[in-house]
Amino acid sequence: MTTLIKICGLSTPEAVDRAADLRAGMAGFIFFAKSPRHVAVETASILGVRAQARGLETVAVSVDMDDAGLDEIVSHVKPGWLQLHGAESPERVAHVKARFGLKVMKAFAIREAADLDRIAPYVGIADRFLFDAKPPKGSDLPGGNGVSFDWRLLARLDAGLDYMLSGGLTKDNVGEALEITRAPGIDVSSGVESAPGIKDLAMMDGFVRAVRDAEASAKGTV
Ligand SMILES: O=C(O)c1ccccc1N[C@@H]1O[C@H](COP(=O)(O)O)[C@@H](O)[C@H]1O
Repeated sequence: MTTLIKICGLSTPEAVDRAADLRAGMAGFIFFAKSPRHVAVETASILGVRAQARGLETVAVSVDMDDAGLDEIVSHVKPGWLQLHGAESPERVAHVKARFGLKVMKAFAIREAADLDRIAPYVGIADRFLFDAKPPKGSDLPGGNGVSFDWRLLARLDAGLDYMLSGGLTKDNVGEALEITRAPGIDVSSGVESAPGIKDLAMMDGFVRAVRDAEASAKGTV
């Protein structure tokens, strides 16, 4: 099976084009003012059209945003997905889905097994889950911190759960992450950056190659 790859925090046409050339699958745009990856809706709307024209699904990432903020993003950017990366309740996720008619990916911060217990009320509401590490102490960012969690914790997930693995993935560890989790999707941001918020095209190449190599080796074709 081909692993879905989301490259998140895109902010330039060059990075969008490279994600499309690499057939990543998903392009993520960050709407969180404190992030070095934050993009204005005007920029994201141009990049979003470009990404969709090249066959990428687009994801708007927000954190505990109200309806007015989401309205602005959805009307300008017209994303395929909304990624809710804050403490949104199941009721809030259901409301967002109904109001905007878009697919919703709900992010959860994982450090220990009990953190996975929190997903149960969202099953059947969120279209997809995203598992990220808890932010380190003192970080202003709920995601994009380049830190990983213990991937073995995901062994207790129900088979068939639609999710993406994220947090501190790089070309050097994504093969092991896939070997342990068999995650259907992989999400990367800081692991393909030369500096916070600056995507590096060669690092994007290396990351996608590492994912495809891991798939081939799981199939026994290398
Ligand atoms: O990347 C950010 O700045 C960000 C800000 C606010 C919410 C989510 C954010 N990023 C998400 O974090 C992971 C990627 O993390 P990493 O850098 O690869 O460790 C991904 O889900 C992004 O959507």
